[in-house]
Amino acid sequence: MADPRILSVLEGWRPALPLAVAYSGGADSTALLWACSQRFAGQVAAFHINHGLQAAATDFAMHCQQQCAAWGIPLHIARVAAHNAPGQSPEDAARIARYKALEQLAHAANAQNAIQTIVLAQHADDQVETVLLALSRGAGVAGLAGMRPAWEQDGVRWERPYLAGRGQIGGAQIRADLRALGIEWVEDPTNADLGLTRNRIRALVAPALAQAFPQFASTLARSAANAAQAAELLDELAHMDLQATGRPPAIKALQALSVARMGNVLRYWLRIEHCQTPSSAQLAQLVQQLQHCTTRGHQIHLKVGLGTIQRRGGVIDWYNPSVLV
Ligand SMILES: Nc1ncnc2c1ncn2[C@@H]1O[C@H](COP(=O)(O)OP(=O)(O)OP(=O)(O)O)[C@@H](O)[C@H]1O
Repeated sequence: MADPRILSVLEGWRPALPLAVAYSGGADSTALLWACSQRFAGQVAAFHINHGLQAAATDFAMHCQQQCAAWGIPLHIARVAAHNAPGQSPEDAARIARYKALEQLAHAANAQNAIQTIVLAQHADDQVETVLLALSRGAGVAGLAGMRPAWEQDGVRWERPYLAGRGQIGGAQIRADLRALGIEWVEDPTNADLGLTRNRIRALVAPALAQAFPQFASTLARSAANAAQAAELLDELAHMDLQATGRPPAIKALQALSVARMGNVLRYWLRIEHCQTPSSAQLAQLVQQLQHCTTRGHQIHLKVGLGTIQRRGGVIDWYNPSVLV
């Protein structure tokens, strides 16, 4: 019998081993865990994060324990308590906490068996949802680039082998393969909540687009790849401009830039130095204030991201008032 698609789509993928699959117990990561254990027997672990957010969280963890025991795959579980900051959604807070916890599990596991790669199970449908979600929020090119198929951070390599590149696989195919193989998974009850924008995109928007434009998933993936290249160029330009403005940026050097370049370098500086994402309105206001800052007495004091930007002599700086003593 031919290999199921959840396995054959990984043909030609050569991750650094051993690897750990970020395993929620849902259909996608169940498929990926099974496929990895088939391809890289004895070199695969599973990492599960218990968010404790919903009553079902303990059932998810127990299901993961039973499945991994049945497959003979070592499982590492971490608990996180994610609290969303003002202006941040609980889902975003949970995702950030999850990635941090996965990274910590990899570092902890490294002491014993040197996990080289963490793999995540997002696939072509998730990429479509991510790009549509970005559009619905008025994102710039960085958001429209969608999810990266691979990256490296703090000594850990991350990969999403089910994302387009080696071929497409989506949620329906994954579930069909699992059913055919008799493999069980847990359905996340929050996926049915149409109060969440991502779920409305999955249930209402993506099916309508697929009906009207049968090729839209692959053309949208192409647009995302184009946006990713454009975003890379903008970062390269911002990197050069930041060298000219200095850190924190000098007001005179910022004023020498065009409006678009000033916005670009400010957004980059806030992201890489302070992990902040300003809203479009905040950024527009900051650029405007900087353009009008021509006298010594001109004050700048603006809320940006989770903190404040203030003028200090010839430069502007960002700080978070809640962590000042
Ligand atoms: N609690 C968790 N523990 C470990 N990994 C997780 C957890 N939740 C999600 N992940 C990983 O992050 C990926 C993206 O999460 P998301 O919640 O967007 O996916 P999903 O579509 O619900 O996937 P799945 O069907 O595997 O749960 C998952 O495919 C999985 O690899």
